[in-house]
Amino acid sequence: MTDQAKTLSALGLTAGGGADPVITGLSVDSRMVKPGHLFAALPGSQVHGADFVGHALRLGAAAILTDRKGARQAAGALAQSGAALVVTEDPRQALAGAAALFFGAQPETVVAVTGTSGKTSVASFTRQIWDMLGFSACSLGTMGVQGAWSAPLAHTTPEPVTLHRMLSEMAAAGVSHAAMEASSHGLDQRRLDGVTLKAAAFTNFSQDHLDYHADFEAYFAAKAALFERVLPPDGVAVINIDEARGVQMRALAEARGQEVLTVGRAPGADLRILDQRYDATGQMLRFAWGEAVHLTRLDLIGGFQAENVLAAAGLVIASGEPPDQVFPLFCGLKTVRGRMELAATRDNGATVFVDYSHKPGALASALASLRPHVMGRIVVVFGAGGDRDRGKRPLMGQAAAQHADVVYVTDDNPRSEKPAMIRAEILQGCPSAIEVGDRAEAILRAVDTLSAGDALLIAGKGHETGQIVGDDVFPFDDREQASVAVAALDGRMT
Ligand SMILES: CC(=O)N[C@H]1[C@@H](OP(=O)(O)OP(=O)(O)OC[C@H]2O[C@@H](n3ccc(=O)[nH]c3=O)[C@H](O)[C@@H]2O)O[C@H](CO)[C@@H](O)[C@@H]1O[C@H](C)C(=O)N[C@@H](C)C(=O)N[C@H](CCC(=O)O)C(=O)O
Repeated sequence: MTDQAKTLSALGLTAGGGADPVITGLSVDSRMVKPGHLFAALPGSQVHGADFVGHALRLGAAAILTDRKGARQAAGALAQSGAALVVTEDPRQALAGAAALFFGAQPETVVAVTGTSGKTSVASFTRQIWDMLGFSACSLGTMGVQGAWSAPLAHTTPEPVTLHRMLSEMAAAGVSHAAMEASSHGLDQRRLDGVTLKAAAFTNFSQDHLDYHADFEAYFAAKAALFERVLPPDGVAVINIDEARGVQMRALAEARGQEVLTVGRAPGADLRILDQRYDATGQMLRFAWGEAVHLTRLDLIGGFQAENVLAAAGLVIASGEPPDQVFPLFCGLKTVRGRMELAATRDNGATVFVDYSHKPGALASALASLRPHVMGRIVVVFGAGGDRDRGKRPLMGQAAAQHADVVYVTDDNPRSEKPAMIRAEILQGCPSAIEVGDRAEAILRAVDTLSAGDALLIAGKGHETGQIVGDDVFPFDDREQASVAVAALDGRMT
């Protein structure tokens, strides 16, 4: 038996016929199965994992976990095998529980955040505050695992086997605190069901992912599962109550018996935004905690970031930290890499930001969020990827024309398409834009136009560091290009 090997029953699973083999690992993909593994044959969107039971058995699977349909489908393959068969109504939930027991450890404090937008920022701010308080902390989500322990992630919310392996490795490395993004896909597929949460946050709710969820209600129900199913009744729910959906979520949390900490602009919120004053690189935030009023600096662009900061503070307070130690740390918070990130400042004070927005709505809101920070003009440089959704190109053009004062259309990962064709499609939405194919030159020219009080947004790549042309990936970092352009134009040494 390896260190981690456990019997099937120790994983909370009961096989037909009383079989109780030793399990040496867990797999949701037959191609990853090793001798002694439990293979979870899950119903998928394309196929049923039961189609691959024969494959898993040939690779040495000791047990199969599936639903009734899967068991019927795999009956032939299973007949001669001698492998244990666990049949359950919800194999995804059983897998989540088994993964938690198999890996057996997680950081002492784990919190999660859901909502249509803001998850990445809230998880990052929560991790940063813990970090400043001296804890060994991580965040998990779209940006991978970051902090005291790091690793790339293929999914925002990893499937349970990967998730619990990582949580146990973090715990072994001394990580005491972790903040996770809970995607609606992850919640719907019960990827988080085995995690013990101390607190969970809800940011906001708008239309998204209707390609996956049947309708708006199903999408909301997936998010609500964080409070209705994953967070235990003794956990703390941190809820932004500015929208009706937040009020609805608060009622669900209260019905579950959870303590609720509310945030937002709404009167009565426990952590309440009173006032924001914007400047070129951030904002002054006045907020109330009960009767006490606090004033703090945030080096963050966008009014919505104050909501994210308060949600993160709510999670940290819910994890047991004194509010008066948490609030003074707000001024040290940094934006997520490549999200409205200040990349350079010209000698005349004009600012250059880099943002990951690469869809019409995201580009529009990035530009709109910048507006209150800018006394002068907003200049934008952006493009659209090749071999991807063509319909968005003119819409991105329209968003830029509507929200920026000067628009440069350039290349952004043209892949196998002719870059000039992509630019032409974008230009349909912003006919008076300036077209400069070479992205570095577009950035240089845009930086050159900046006067005092202006701001430039370079949109599309964010934290990414490559330009994909054909099958080649050329190194390209918008942040670096911004610094180089500013240094060259202002005569600074690089
Ligand atoms: C739409 C979706 O969420 N799909 C997830 C689902 O896969 P599926 O239902 O499509 O799988 P399938 O292809 O029908 O196959 C069924 C089963 O057979 C297995 N299989 C398949 C082939 C094989 O040779 N052997 C084998 O065992 C598969 O591993 C799977 O378990 O179950 C799989 C195993 O749990 C997940 O890996 C997979 O995530 C896919 C890869 C995915 O891309 N998901 C995205 C949409 C996602 O989860 N995104 C959210 C973020 C969303 C956001 O906020 O933007 C995320 O948390 O990352």
